[in-house]
Amino acid sequence: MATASAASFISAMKSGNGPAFASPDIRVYSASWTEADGAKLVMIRTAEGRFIAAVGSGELYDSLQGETVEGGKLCPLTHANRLVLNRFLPHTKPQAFGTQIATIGLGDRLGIASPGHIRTVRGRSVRPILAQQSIRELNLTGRTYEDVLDAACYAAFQEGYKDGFGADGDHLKKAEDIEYALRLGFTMLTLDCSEQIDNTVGNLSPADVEARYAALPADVRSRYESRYLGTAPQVEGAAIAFTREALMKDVLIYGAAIDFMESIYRRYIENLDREVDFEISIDETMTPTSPEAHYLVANELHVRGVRIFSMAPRFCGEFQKGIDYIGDIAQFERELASHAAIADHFGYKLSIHSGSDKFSVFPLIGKYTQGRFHLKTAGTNWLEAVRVVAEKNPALYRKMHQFTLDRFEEATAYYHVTTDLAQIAPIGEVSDAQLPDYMNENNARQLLHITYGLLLQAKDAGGRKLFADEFFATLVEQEDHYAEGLGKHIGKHLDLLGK
Ligand SMILES: O=C(O)[C@@H](O)[C@H](O)[C@H](O)C(=O)CO
Repeated sequence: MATASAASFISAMKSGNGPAFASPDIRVYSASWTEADGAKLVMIRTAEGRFIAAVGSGELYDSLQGETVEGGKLCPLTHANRLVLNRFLPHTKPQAFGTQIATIGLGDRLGIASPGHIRTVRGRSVRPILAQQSIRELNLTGRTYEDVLDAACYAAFQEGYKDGFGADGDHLKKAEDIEYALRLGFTMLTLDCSEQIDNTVGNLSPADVEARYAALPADVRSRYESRYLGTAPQVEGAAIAFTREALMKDVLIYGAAIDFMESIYRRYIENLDREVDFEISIDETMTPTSPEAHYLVANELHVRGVRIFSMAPRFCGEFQKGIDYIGDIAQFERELASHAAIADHFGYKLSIHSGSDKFSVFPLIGKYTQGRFHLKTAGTNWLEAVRVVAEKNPALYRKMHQFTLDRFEEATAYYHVTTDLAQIAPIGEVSDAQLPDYMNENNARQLLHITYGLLLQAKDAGGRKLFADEFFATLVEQEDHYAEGLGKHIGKHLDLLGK
């Protein structure tokens, strides 16, 4: 039931030329003001939540579903209404970007981060992939890809963002998940090949490698040997040289994954009637991707006519969740130079997964990719929401913190981290004012980072959400503070990347 203020607002809309009406209990997102197809639309927030206030006539107005108020409509942010906006307002639909502009994946596990992400990237030479979630994240948060896309599209409308945003079906391994994301209009697909990469090869003896390789069909072996053992690959800026031993290992490690990439491309991408940015992910595996292995995968895809938008190698060292790079930065730089040169040689972008918080290597990534990269973040945006709770609702934070300590081991099944719980200050010894400092300490960051699903889904014996309802209420109440926090944090990422 619309409030009296909402009714007054809609009345004022009918006579005014913009969201002039002010009311203490209505928030007006003025940037959303839109006049199209005979209708005037603007997003508002009342005590009942966010709505699109609509007046006027025409197919757009008639198609929006909502409560009739003072001759206008108060339309909830439903999936159906989002599809109506998509039909009439192109800037509310996701798009593909191709390989020439830097993009940043801004995974939003809560469905409320995109307005802050838009305010962060607006005016920068980078485009946001606002709708980015992996199937793992959907399973852990209980959300759907419809939810993820709805949240991103409504954020573009709310912020009046017209520079374009993307939608990435992230870490997809199964045909049905690829079909699901494509059916919904996702504009980027990240194919996760980790299950086709054979990590056991690295532990084989030379004799066993030889035997496994010799067991491959003769035409396969001769094809690889003629392509990679004859003359050294000529890639400007990349130091690549195959030995027979390295080639045999890489063929055994990546051969099935390359065939998998090609099969998915043939089945789902090659004949699509629209542009989709196809990303290859070989990062979530124990085997670091050498420059030679990267070249092998890239060249095989090239020879087979598989066109990709980006590739995510498993860099040397560790790209763990929510914390800075761990490893030998000099070695990382040497190999990054080759990885970036290989990507440039084949005309796609280097993708940096678990890209959150890798501040020590961002300048190198910006330098060697010449500003054409795809950086993927997600958990760090969740941690900025947790930071808001620590700052504004300490009692809730304390309950969440203790819950994550009790359930941490369970969460390590989903993410590789080297968190040392003993290093985390006991919550009972930390004052309310100091609680946000947990978000600046690596072990606490990873504790809260990977337990997001357990926290958001936790219920008491009566089936009531233990934390989620109060968590979201706090974030809604502090929406601008959250957006500012994202602006600072993701802004630091982009500044160091030169964007
Ligand atoms: O948590 C996930 O499953 C995703 O956010 C995944 O980690 C993503 O591909 C990524 O690298 C975010 O930094």
